[in-house]
Amino acid sequence: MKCAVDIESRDVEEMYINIDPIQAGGRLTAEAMRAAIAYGDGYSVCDNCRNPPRLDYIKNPPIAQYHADLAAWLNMDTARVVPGARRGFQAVASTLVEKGDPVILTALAHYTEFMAVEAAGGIPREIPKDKKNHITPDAAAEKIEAVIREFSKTPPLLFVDHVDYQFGNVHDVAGIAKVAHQYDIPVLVNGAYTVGIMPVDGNALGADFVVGSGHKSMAAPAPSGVLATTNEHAERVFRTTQAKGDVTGRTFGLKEVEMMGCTLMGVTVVGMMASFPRVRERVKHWDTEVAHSQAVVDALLSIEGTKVLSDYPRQHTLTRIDTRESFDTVAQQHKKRGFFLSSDLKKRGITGVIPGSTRVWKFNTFGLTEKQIRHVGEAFLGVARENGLNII
Ligand SMILES: Cc1ncc(COP(=O)(O)O)c(C=O)c1O
Repeated sequence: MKCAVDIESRDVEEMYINIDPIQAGGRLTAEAMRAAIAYGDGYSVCDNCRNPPRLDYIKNPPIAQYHADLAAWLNMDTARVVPGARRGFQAVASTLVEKGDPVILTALAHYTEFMAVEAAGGIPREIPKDKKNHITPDAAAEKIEAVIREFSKTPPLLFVDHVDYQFGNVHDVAGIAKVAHQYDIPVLVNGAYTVGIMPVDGNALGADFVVGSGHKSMAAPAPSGVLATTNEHAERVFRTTQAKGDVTGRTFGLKEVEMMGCTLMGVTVVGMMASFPRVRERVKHWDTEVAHSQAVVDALLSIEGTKVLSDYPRQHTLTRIDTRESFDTVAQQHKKRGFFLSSDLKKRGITGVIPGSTRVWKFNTFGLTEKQIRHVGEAFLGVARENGLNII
């Protein structure tokens, strides 16, 4: 039975401290684990789907309330759960972008934003990053002007990542949104690395749309996410179907076109919901998370030759590090080559560093306890010492 799922081998959570850059905020809570078992059947949340027959109206389990809570929590007017942040991008782009329209995103945009633009027939144009790997309001203004000159029309949408996936830097979204709004360009804030791990106030950011990822940052099963918007845009993006069968005359009531009628069912939506109380609580402790991140970065920086490529001091738990002049010098001589680092870390109970990477790589300390943070810092130092690197 080649395709049997070996549950025992999925031991990452039990056995190791996981510092994988993309998994940290998505790890399930015990509540989500239990909910996933109870609601494993695909249509399990649909038992009480009555009138109107749509996911976001279901009262038991309290999916309707969850939608209202999500919108309030993000300080937006309305929200829908979606199958991943990318499907949120897609719903917005498919609504606002016409074929041939330029769409602004950034040099640090995630590839899924490009996919959403392309699917809608738009033409992506990137705001460049500055020397410090930031997207600035000035650069946004320059790019908007250039794009208007190039296309003789105003872009219908601008994407900006609240925190980017490459450096884990926090960008001046409010400043960028202010510029975009001067040109009447709606702004979609990609909160894949913020919604669910740090406080996000969509209104204060000037967001027209806030998109989050359940499996990346809301302790939820994949694929899940959230799309929140304002009253100004909700009617368009969450428009209901006008479709009619020409033979049968059937119509489809209140089903929302961009949501394909209904979005998350079963495990994904109840998993998100089950984790929500903890997620709502944990974002209040963001300062501690940042301090933890800083402690590990400082431990790494005390290994001679190591550089941090992300903002320093750290403002986020995702960090890009350059160890070409430290761990990689070991790798050149080591019999395991670049695999020595992940292998030595694993012996110390740490997983998530991509096997083979000793040059430029990323890690994420989100969700670790004080004790685990100390252990991770000491483990890096221990590996360095054992392999003859200097501690400064
Ligand atoms: C910055 C960023 N945006 C968007 C996405 C897409 O999120 P999702 O997998 O929820 O569609 C990811 C993750 O893959 C990401 O890192």
